[in-house]
Amino acid sequence: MRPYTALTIAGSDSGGGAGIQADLKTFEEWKVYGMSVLTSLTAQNTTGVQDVHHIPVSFIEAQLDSVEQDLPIDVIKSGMIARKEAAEHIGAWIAKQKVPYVCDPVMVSASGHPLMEEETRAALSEHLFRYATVITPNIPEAETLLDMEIRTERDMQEAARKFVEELGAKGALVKGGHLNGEAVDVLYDGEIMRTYREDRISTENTHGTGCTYASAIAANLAMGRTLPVAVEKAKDYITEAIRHSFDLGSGSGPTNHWAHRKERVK
Ligand SMILES: Nc1ncnc2c1ncn2[C@@H]1O[C@H](COP(=O)(O)OP(=O)(O)OP(=O)(O)O)[C@@H](O)[C@H]1O
Ligand SMILES: Cc1ncc(CO)c(N)n1
Repeated sequence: MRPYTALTIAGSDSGGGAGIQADLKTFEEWKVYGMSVLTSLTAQNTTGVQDVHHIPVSFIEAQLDSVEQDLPIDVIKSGMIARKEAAEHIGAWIAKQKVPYVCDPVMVSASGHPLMEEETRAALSEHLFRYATVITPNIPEAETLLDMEIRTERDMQEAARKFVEELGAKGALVKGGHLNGEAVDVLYDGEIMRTYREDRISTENTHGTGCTYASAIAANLAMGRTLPVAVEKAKDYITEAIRHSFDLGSGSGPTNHWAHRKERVK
């Protein structure tokens, strides 16, 4: 018997709350075997990003080849891809893989540090979105990518539709963590518009929510669940992870990846 597997292509967060660390912790909670290809290393903690080192494209490719040549991949998830050349090469590699792909277009850390160079924005649309089963922008990312203002749920729906109809993604989940009121996300899969709604939890500890949510969606797709069901399960998971998030560090603390477990110990 082999386990379901997931590959994350993302950056490292030395503080352990976001990036590749959040992805692998999430895969583990869903009992999906996690693999990782690193794009950038960040010197980061709960207060911010202190330094960034980008991995050369040739070494990103070497990691992709190592995984591809030896291991089965049931789903791909991508996060921080800072540079245009990296986006081009990763896109060309993903095009050859015939598995679901979750693309989280990481642009800025929760602490406000840019994690993507400006010229990479167009490369994401051109080289990655078209292969994505779903892309998962938050509201500021959706506003930047589509050059539109998003203030209401109706705006979120319009944005999700544009990602699919104009930028070629198969599905788009626009996340409403940055709006006031309830925590509402909108999913458009090219046919049906769905809304996922939870009460907002009062906490500053939301470091890594986006990475964790996208990875939980990927883990559920790896198991063969449909996109709407994968998002429903992942939304429950991220809500519990935020509800029981950790007061670690002096900035925005990390989510609790094991909060969904019955025997939860904090
Ligand atoms: N305070 C909160 N209470 C409940 N749910 C929340 C809260 N903040 C965010 N969420 C939910 O968490 C998920 C991640 O959304 P968010 O918009 O925060 O992602 P993000 O901005 O990409 O995350 P990151 O901070 O890692 O960049 C969404 O389902 C969103 O609705
Ligand atoms: C490495 C990395 N990826 C993604 C995010 C977004 O939360 C972050 N803060 N750091």
